[in-house]
Amino acid sequence: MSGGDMAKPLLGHRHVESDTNLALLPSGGTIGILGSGDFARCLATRLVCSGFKVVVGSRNPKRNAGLFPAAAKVTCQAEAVKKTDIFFVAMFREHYSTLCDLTDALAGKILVDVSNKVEMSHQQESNAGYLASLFPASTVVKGFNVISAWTLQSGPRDGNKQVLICSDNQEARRIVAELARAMGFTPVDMGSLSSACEIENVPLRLLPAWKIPIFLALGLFFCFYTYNFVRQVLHPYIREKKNKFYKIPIEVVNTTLPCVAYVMLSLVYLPGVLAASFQLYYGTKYRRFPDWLDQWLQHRKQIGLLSFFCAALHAMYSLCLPMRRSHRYLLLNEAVKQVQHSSFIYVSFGIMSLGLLSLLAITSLPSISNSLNWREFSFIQVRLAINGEYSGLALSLHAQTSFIDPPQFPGW
Ligand SMILES: NC(=O)C1=CN([C@@H]2O[C@H](COP(=O)(O)OP(=O)(O)OC[C@H]3O[C@@H](n4cnc5c(N)ncnc54)[C@H](OP(=O)(O)O)[C@@H]3O)[C@@H](O)[C@H]2O)C=CC1
Ligand SMILES: [Cu+2]
Repeated sequence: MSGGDMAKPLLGHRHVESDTNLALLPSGGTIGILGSGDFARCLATRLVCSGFKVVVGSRNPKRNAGLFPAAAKVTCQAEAVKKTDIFFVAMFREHYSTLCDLTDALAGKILVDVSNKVEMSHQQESNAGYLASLFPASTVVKGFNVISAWTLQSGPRDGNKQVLICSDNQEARRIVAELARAMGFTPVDMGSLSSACEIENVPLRLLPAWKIPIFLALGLFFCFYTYNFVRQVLHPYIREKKNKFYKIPIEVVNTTLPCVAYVMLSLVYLPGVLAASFQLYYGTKYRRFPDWLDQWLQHRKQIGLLSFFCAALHAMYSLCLPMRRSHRYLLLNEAVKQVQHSSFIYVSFGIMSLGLLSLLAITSLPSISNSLNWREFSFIQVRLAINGEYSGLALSLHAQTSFIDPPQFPGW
C-alpha cells in the first residue's frame, strides 16, 4: 500500500455509497453551516470529503473564504440560508440571538445544534432548547457536540465514534443520523429534544473513561502485591524464621509496580490484535465489534497511560532505594557477565521476533492484500503492535538484568 493510501481518511471510499445518502436528504446533498470558526471549518472539510456540497454562512465571507476547502461555498448568512434546508449552527449559544433576522428564512428547515456548555448543569435550559425557542418554526436537532473539531477533520480512525442525536421530530432525527453515518460516525438515537441537556453534559463529565482502567490497575496491584508479599516476606518468615518485614513498604511495592505496568501494557495491545482478527474473520470492517471488545478498545489510551505511570513510579522507587554504591558497582560488573551468558535474552528475543513475524505474516496473506477494507485497520494494529514489541523488549531486558539476586554477592 502506498503512503498516499494511508493518508486518506479511512472512510474516503464512501464517496460512492454516499450517493444513496444524498438522495435521502431534502436538500439534494447540500449542507449549510452557520459560522466560520474551528468547528465549522473542520465540519466543512469532513462533509466535502464525504461527498456533500457545502455552503457556509458567515458574517464576513470575504475574510473567511480562504479558510475553507475550495469546494465549499462561503457566502453571507442571508444568502446561505436560501441555499439548503439543513444547517449546522456552529456558533456559541450567546450568539444565537444574532440570527433572529433570519427567522423567516429558516422556517421549516432543520437546525443542528452542535454547541457545548461551559459548565455542567441540570436545571438550566439546554442550548438546543434555547435555539428551538428562538426559532419555533424550525426543527432543532441536537448532535455532534461530543465530536471534537480535530476528530471531524482527521476522520474517526480508531474504534467507534458515536454521535448522540436527539430531536422532537423523528424525520429530522433520521436525516441527521443518516448524515452522521455518511460522515463515518455511528449515530445513537437519544429520543426527544429533552435529552439535549444530558447530551450537552457528556463532554463535561470528568474522566469518564478512567474508572475501569483505574479499578483494573488497583486490582492488578492488589493481586501482585499479595503474591510478592507471600514470596518475599511471608515465605522466608515461615520457612526460615527470617524477618524481612522491612521490605513491605518499599521493596514489595517496587517489585509489584513493574508487574502491573507489564500486564497493563499487554492489555493495551491485545485488543487491537483481537479486533484485527475479528475483522479478518468476518472479512469486513463495517461490522460492530462485540461490546466487550468495543469497550476495551476505547480504554486503551487510559490503560497505556496508567501502565506508563506505574513504570515511571517504579523507576523513581528504584532510584530512591538506598544504594550502596561500591557494591552496586560490583553487582553491575557481575550482572553484565551474567547477562552475556544468559540464554534468557536470546529466548525472549526469539519469542518476540516470532510474534512479530506471525503478525506480519497474518497481515500479508494474499486474500488480505486484495481487500482494502480491513487491511488499513490491520496495518494500524500492526504498527501499534510493533511499538508494543519494542516497549516489551525494553521491559524484559530490564527485568532480566534485575532478576540477578543481590544476596549472592558477599557483603550485599
Ligand atoms: N471546537 C470544537 O472542537 C468544538 C466546538 N463545538 C461547538 O461549536 C460551536 C462553535 O465552536 P468553534 O468553532 O470552536 O468556535 P469559534 O469561536 O471558532 O467560532 C464561532 C463562530 O461563530 C460565528 N459567529 C456568528 N455570530 C457571531 C457573533 N455575534 N460573535 C462571534 N461569533 C459569531 C463566527 O463566524 P463568522 O464570523 O463567520 O460569522 C465564529 O467563527 C460552539 O458552540 C462549540 O461549543 C462543539 C464540539 C467541539
Ligand atoms: Cu525494574
